[in-house]
Amino acid sequence: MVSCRAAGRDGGMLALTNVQVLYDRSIQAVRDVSLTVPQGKVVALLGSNGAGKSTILKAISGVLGQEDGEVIGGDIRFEGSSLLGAPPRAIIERGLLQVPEGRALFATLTVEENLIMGGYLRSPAETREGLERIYAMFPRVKERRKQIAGYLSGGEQQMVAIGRALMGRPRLLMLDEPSLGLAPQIVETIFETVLALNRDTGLTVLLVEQNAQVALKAASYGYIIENGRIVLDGPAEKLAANDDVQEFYLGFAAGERKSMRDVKHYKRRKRWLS
Ligand SMILES: Nc1ncnc2c1ncn2[C@@H]1O[C@H](COP(=O)(O)OP(=O)(O)OP(=O)(O)O)[C@@H](O)[C@H]1O
Repeated sequence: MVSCRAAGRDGGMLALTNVQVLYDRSIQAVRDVSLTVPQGKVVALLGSNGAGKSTILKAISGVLGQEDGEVIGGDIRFEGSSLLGAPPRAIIERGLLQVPEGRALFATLTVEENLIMGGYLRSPAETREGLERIYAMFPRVKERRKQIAGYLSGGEQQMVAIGRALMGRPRLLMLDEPSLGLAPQIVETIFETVLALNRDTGLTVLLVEQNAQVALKAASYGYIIENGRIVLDGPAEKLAANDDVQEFYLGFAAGERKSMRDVKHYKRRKRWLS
């Protein structure tokens, strides 16, 4: 049975409990979000445009202040201690790294310079070892290493953005819509690499996606967010088999795409009327 669950009960490497976020002291983007990312797992956070996914990642990374946003309720704990109030650098040092939506590469720097920026907290020897690791993982990035990042294709830029985060040796990697605007084959390559890392090194992943199809294949557990609230969560295969998820996130049914909330109201209305 797929259900909404108060997260954090089983600890988890990362645990959000009843998190609320406000922008500009007036816009409530996240209303009440609890979720858990257990160590060594891939967890998906799914939702449509404006649901609050990126805001949650920014809250975890401690960068909301740059956009006049703040966590006004709840807690975000990594390995048992709160991240609230910690500066972004301290959060990176603890091993939480984010690949932002849109990749955010330094467009005028070369691919290799971008990667080196990701290892800025590392020693020169670690940086050299990191570059070799990333090049082995993404041979295409190696081929392009001397090119200006801004001229790469979207897929290559996504690989560089992931590589740059990996240079920081994350223990938990947060990916914000890695499939956005990319051809299915490139998406597959990127997801295969991330899953291989998870399998081979135990890297924990929080994957934010609109593309439920690929995300639910990659993740072991998923959460669906709408209007700043988790409306459904469960094991990925159960979510993928759920009628409402199939209808509204996997596009298996005809008709106008509404929201999970509409589905529930519609079903309730049907029950009342029957
Ligand atoms: N810097 C900001 N200032 C004010 N409101 C914001 C800001 N960033 C996001 N919002 C609002 O917060 C809500 C959640 O936005 P968020 O970017 O977290 O959604 P999302 O699920 O990541 O969407 P998308 O998939 O389109 O990136 C939206 O209503 C958005 O307009």
